[in-house]
This record gives sequence, C-alpha cells and structure tokens, in this order.
Amino acid sequence: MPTPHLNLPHSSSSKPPRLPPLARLIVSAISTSSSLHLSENRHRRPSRCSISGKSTLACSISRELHSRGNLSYVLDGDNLRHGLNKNLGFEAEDRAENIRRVGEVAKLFADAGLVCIASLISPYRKDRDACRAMLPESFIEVFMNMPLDLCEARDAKGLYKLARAGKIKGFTGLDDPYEPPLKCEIELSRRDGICPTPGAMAGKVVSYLEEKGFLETK
Ligand SMILES: Nc1ncnc2c1ncn2[C@@H]1O[C@H](COP(=O)(O)OS(=O)(=O)O)[C@@H](OP(=O)(O)O)[C@H]1O
Ligand SMILES: Nc1ncnc2c1ncn2[C@@H]1O[C@H](COP(=O)(O)OP(=O)(O)O)[C@@H](O)[C@H]1O
Repeated sequence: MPTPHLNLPHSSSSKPPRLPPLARLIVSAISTSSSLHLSENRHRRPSRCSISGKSTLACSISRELHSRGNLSYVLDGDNLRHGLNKNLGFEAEDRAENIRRVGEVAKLFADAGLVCIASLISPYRKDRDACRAMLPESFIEVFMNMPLDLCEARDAKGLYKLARAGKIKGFTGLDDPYEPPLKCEIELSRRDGICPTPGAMAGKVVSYLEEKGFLETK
C-alpha cells in the first residue's frame, strides 16, 4: 500500500524563520537586594527589600525588548498577589508556592515565545533554585543588590514604616531573611553610592540576553 502523502506545513519552500537557540525559553527572575550590613547588635545579617526597584526595572527591560522587536511579559509579584496568588501570604511555604506558580506561568509564556520577566522578592535560595531547575538553561537570575537603607528611604508604599511599627510581621529585610544568591547571572548594584537609572540597568540585562543569543534578531 502506498504511504499516504502528508501535506506538512513546514515544507522546504515555506520554512518558518529559525529562532536563535533557546529564544523561546527565558525567564528572568528579578530578585531583590542584598548586601551585608552590620546591625547594632553586631549580628551580621543580609539586608534586602521591597522597593528595590524590581518593577521599575522589569518595565524598563520590557520596553527595551519591545523596541528591539522582542515580545515580553512582566509577571510582577505584587500584582499577582491580587489575582493568581491572592490566597497566599508571606509565610515561608506561601512564598515558596508563590514562586513555584510564577515559575510555571513563566514556563508557559516562554513556551509561547515570549521573554518572561518575573519581578519577585523570592527571598529564599531554595525556591529560586527550584525555579531554575524548572527552566533548565533558560533561567536568568538578576540580583538587585540594593541596600536596605535605600529601600527603606524610598518606602513608596509605607510598608517599612508599618513593619517597623510592628504592624506587619515577617517583612523581608527586617524580620524575615533574604538569602543572596551564591551564583547569579546578573548582579545590579550601586556605583559610588549612586543607583544606576532603570534604563542603564535594563540595558545591561538586555545586552546579556543579546550576547547569550536569547533574543530574536530583526
Ligand atoms: N511580609 C512581607 N514581606 C515582603 N513583602 C511584603 C510583605 N507583606 C507585603 N509585602 C508586599 O508584597 C510584595 C512582595 O511580593 P512577592 O510576591 O514578590 O514576595 S515573595 O517573592 O513571595 O517573597 C512587596 O512588593 P514589592 O515592593 O513590589 O516587592 C510588598 O509590597
Ligand atoms: N533606579 C532607580 N533610581 C531611583 N529610583 C528608583 C529606581 N528604581 C525605582 N525607583 C523608585 O523606587 C520606588 C520603588 O520602585 P519599584 O520598582 O516599585 O520597586 P519594587 O518593585 O522593588 O517594590 C519607586 O518610587 C520608583 O520610582
């Protein structure tokens, strides 16, 4: 019996343009700050925080990618906690579940060909590592190494004030830990005490993606 002829869509005459390797599988986890600071009681502990500029950076990266013709989507922890993750709090298990869900969603977006920018505190190393394992070779950890005093001085939402007054318990950087990465792909920090502009930091991230061949070239 003759083999039935299949009219495959990807015949040699209508090949889709080739994407660079891994172009469809990227998640950029933007963790928040960490630097060691010596607290008054002389216990060395890392300081890191909300308000380090994660969301601002994520938007800046997204804009920069758009201008280069790359689709992206920002998954912002603070926003997701109003919807997908509204049943989660800030206990260690809930933070782990928060990050796991975001990793799974990022995987779906990446599968659809978008650069997915996850902007989360993700304070525990094991949760970030679990996410990394979920997205082998396409997880890029961006560590915003901003000191606690900078974040606290910004306090755009007044949360540090509330946490200092004991009205929020388990606040990252104050009475809940942030574990800085032992190894990450990109670290962003201040230079001579000055925080780079979001555009400059986004440029660094996008250059990294470009160099590593993650982006579609026009
Ligand atoms: N206890 C406590 N600790 C840290 N952050 C707190 C807390 N309670 C509320 N918030 C607000 O929640 C935002 C962080 O959410 P994330 O989903 O990124 O956190 S995590 O990754 O699960 O740790 C964070 O928003 P960002 O400022 O955008 O980081 C805070 O506004
Ligand atoms: N690179 C930066 N330089 C100066 N201010 C910044 C920078 N990035 C963010 N900010 C300001 O800091 C505050 C918190 O930024 P945001 O991106 O919401 O932080 P996060 O998402 O980490 O909570 C905002 O008022 C924002 O305008």
